[in-house]
Amino acid sequence: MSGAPAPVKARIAVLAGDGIGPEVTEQAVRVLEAVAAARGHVFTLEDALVGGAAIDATGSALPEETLAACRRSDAVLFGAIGGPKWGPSAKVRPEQGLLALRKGLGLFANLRPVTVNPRLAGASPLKAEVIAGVDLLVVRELTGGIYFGEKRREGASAFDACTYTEDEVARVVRVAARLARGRRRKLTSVDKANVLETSRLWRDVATRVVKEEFPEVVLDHHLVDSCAMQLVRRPADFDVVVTENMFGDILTDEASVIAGSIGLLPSASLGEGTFGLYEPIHGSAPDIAGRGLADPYGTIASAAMLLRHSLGLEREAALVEQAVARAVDGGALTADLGGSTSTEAAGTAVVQALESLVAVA
Ligand SMILES: NC(=O)c1ccc[n+]([C@@H]2O[C@H](COP(=O)([O-])OP(=O)(O)OC[C@H]3O[C@@H](n4cnc5c(N)ncnc54)[C@H](O)[C@@H]3O)[C@@H](O)[C@H]2O)c1
Ligand SMILES: CC(C)[C@H](C(=O)O)[C@@H](O)C(=O)O
Ligand SMILES: [Mg+2]
Repeated sequence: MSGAPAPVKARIAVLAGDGIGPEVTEQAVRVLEAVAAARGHVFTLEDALVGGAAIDATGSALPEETLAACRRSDAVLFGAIGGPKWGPSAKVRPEQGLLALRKGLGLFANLRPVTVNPRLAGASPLKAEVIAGVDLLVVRELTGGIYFGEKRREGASAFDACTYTEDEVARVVRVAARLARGRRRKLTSVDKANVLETSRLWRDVATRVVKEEFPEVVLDHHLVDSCAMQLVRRPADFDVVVTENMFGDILTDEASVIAGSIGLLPSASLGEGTFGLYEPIHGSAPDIAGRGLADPYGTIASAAMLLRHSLGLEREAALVEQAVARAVDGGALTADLGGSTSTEAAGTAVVQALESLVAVA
């Protein structure tokens, strides 16, 4: 690999979680190990419990030891948590572990890129000409909004408060605007300002931050309901989308249909520094867990984002992304993509593609 930086030493916490989490994480770890071996980097991987697996072992969805393991690492690779064993009415739920991790580590900006590999056009129910050339990035606010407001049940009523402060909005809009500046300079802020006060604040702050600090970025505002429709009607028109926590959660599951499968989409959860948590956007997929059917590409692409954002290894990140594209082009398609390749064989296809890319570089 000519022109690569000097070998890097890094510590990575690996939180595989539940359901297909361990299956897809195992493949991403293989890819990280192949990157390290090819370039002489030293990645020290430390496994830790989270979610349902942690509840079963310790009674907590985020044991102190796990948080400590993340804090002493440069980055976290995360699989998925949750499952029917720990249902929504359980006292301690796996999802609480993930939310506490995001909040506890200050990871307020969640980057969810959506691109289309033409080889997978058939995996999307959308027309090939609608999804051609899509390259969009959703920046989801991750530590505020209705997810983290006060919650309670009172007799026959339930209550979930949604709050945002100007500072919480401004910092995530800055992340999104900075990214837009390095891309096509188009930023779409998504809210529900026709109904919600938090959205009116969101719109005011987004307008001010972009006008004062990013004059070269063109900002437009969309209401979330119409944005959900436009996203599948004309996805290629979007560049960077910034939105609040719950809207971002929902819009990105929808956007995965553009790429062809939810199994393909990666994410990076970032705070102020280079530390980050990297996970596919999907969940623990209890319907296919334990059968070697899960698509590992979203988790492997999350590992590429880890190399880029937390370790500064842009070249290696690009190689992993190319290796995933090669594996797909070579026909290593899991069931969600219309093929019959197993999770492990898909991981092997990426590792082999990576090794051949490195050999010619
Ligand atoms: N970040 C996370 O850990 C995370 C994200 C979303 C949901 N969850 C949790 O996961 C559990 C299951 O949630 P759900 O079923 O609503 O959503 P899900 O994302 O787990 O699954 C939705 C559908 O997509 C399919 N799918 C998901 N990932 C796939 C992959 N890699 N390859 C192939 N197919 C894949 C599943 O088989 C399922 O049919 C819930 O407990 C939920 O809270 C966790
Ligand atoms: C599991 C759940 C708490 C989580 C979220 O809503 O943020 C998931 O859906 C995601 O997209 O990461
Ligand atoms: Mg989600």
